[in-house]
Amino acid sequence: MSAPQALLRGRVISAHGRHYIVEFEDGSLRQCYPRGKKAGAAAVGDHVNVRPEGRDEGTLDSVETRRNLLYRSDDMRSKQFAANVDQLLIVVAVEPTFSEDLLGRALAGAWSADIEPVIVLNKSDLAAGLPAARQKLATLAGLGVPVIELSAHDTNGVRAALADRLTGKTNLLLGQSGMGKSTLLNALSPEAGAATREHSQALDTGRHTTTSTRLYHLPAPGGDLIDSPGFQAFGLQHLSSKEVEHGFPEFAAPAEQCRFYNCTHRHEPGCGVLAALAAGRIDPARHALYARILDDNAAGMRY
Ligand SMILES: Nc1nc2c(ncn2[C@@H]2O[C@H](COP(=O)(O)OP(=O)(O)OP(=O)(O)O)[C@@H](O)[C@H]2O)c(=O)[nH]1
Ligand SMILES: [Zn+2]
Repeated sequence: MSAPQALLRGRVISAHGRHYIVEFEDGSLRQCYPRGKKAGAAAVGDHVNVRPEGRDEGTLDSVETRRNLLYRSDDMRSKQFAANVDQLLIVVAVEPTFSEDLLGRALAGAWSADIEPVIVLNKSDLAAGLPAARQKLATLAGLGVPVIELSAHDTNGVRAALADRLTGKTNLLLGQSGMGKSTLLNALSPEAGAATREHSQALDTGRHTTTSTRLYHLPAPGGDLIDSPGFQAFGLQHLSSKEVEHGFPEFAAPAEQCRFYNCTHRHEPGCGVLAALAAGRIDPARHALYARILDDNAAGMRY
C-alpha cells in the first residue's frame, strides 16, 4: 500500500452543492468533496487543504480561518457563498431605477465585514438621466464611497476605469437585475461572461443547472472577481446589532458621545447619533435604513 499523499493548499473557485472545484498554486484543478460533515462548509474564495485522490479529485481536509464570510439571500433563505472578499463592486445604472434600500443594505453588509465598497454607475451614455442618478448617490459619495461612472458597452473604458482598482484583490460583483452586471462582467473578463451566458441559456432551455458562484482571474493587471449569478442582496440577519452598526460608519464618531455604552441609537436619551441626526449631520434615510435592518433582524425576517 502506498503512503497517503501530503495535503495540498488551494483555493475554492466554484461550489456546486457539496462539491467544490479547488485551484492549486501550480494552476491545477481538482474536484473535491468534504470528508466529514464539518468540512462541508466551504465557500468560494476559501483557502483549503486538500488530500489528493487520483489524478484530479481530492477530499477537503480543512478550511483555513477566513477574513470574512458573506451570505446571499434568495427566496427568503440565506446561505453562505463567498469568503475572503476584499472589495465589493455594486453595479447600479442610470436606468432602470435602482433600489436605494438594496444599495444601502449592500453597503452595510460590506462595511460590517470590513470590505471596501465601490459603486459602479453604469450606462453613463444615457446622459439625460445621469444628473438624477448622481443626485441619488450624493449622500454615499459624501461618505467617501467611490462612485465610478462608466458605460459597460465601452470595453476599453471599463478597463481604464476599473482595472487598477481590482488588481491584487478579491472582488465580489453585485447588481440588481437590469443594471448591466452581465455586460460589465463580459467587459472585464470575456471568459467569465461566456460562462454566465452558458448558464442563462441553460436556464432558458430548461436544462437542469444549479446556480453556481465562481471565482475568475482577471486579465492583466490581474485581480480576482467572484460572480454569483442572481446575486442581488446580502443576507444580513446573522449580524449582531453591533455588526449592523458597523455597517453605518458615519455613526462611529457621534456614537462616542452616547451616554450608554450599549446605546442602540434609536430612542435613548443622551444619544450622540440621534443628536447628529437632529443636527442634520446624519442622513435621515440612512438612519431609517439602520432601524429597518435591526427591526427585520429582531423579527427574524430574512432578506
Ligand atoms: N445604454 C446602455 N445600456 C447598457 C449598458 N450596459 C448594459 N446595458 C443594457 O442593459 C440591459 C441589461 O444588461 P445586462 O448586462 O443583461 O444586465 P444584468 O444586470 O446582467 O441583468 P440580468 O441579466 O437581468 O441580471 C441590456 O439591454 C444591456 O444591453 C450601458 O453601458 N449603456
Ligand atoms: Zn446612541
